[in-house]
Amino acid sequence: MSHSWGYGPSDGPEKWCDGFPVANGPRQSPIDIIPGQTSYDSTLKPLKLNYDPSNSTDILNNGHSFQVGFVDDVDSSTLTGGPITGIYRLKQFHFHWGASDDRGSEHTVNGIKFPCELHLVHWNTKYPSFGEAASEPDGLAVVGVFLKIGAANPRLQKVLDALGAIKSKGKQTTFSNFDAKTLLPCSLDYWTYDGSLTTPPLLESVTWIVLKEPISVSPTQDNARPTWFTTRLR
Ligand SMILES: NS(=O)(=O)NCC1=CS(=O)(=O)c2ccccc21
Ligand SMILES: [Zn+2]
Repeated sequence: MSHSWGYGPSDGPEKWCDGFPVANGPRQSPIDIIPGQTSYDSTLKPLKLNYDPSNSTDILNNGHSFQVGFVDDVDSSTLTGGPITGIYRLKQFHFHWGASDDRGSEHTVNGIKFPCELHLVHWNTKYPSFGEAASEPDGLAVVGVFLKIGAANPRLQKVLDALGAIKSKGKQTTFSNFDAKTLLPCSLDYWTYDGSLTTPPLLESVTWIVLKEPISVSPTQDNARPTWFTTRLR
């Protein structure tokens, strides 16, 4: 039986445990990152993100957000280094937007919400597929990037310009030759912890890698966020 979920009073995060008991598990995401309580781990390596722009395929309205998909049958768009071992392949990226620019991000820093958070989802190639990796404790690695209100972001604009073609759930359109690296900040310094998907099925299979430096989105661009997808009411 498929459990519908959303962000409203009857199907929102407080209700997800009804259909997804793992919501009460030991490594649920998102969390509040308190930099003063983090510890430096000298054994951690720098992040290596090597993305091939020709791997981007489409942009899809999945009903809860929109996601840009990538070819993931070869090791051409990968995440290595950082807290992970082995090679993880980029599967998709998506955003979490709020109903206003004072909220929207999943993770918070010292209790502060950002207007938006980008997630780049990668899966561990020690497993045969994304689907199988998603249920393994070391199966996924998601790079989180905060968006803060500031200068207009022309690289982000390329994504926003595509949203007009996918206004209803299930709609998708071609989105080729997009370089996901252009959405990353200058610094790849990060916080990392073992957590879960932040949306159902809330699988506890994610190594979270949250970048410390946000990227910018202008007020106009933030207001261009699509009202058609479920927005965080938090
Ligand atoms: N915000 S999040 O990245 O932790 N969860 C969204 C998500 C990323 S995904 O493609 O792994 C996936 C598969 C099935 C259900 C949700 C998801
Ligand atoms: Zn996400």
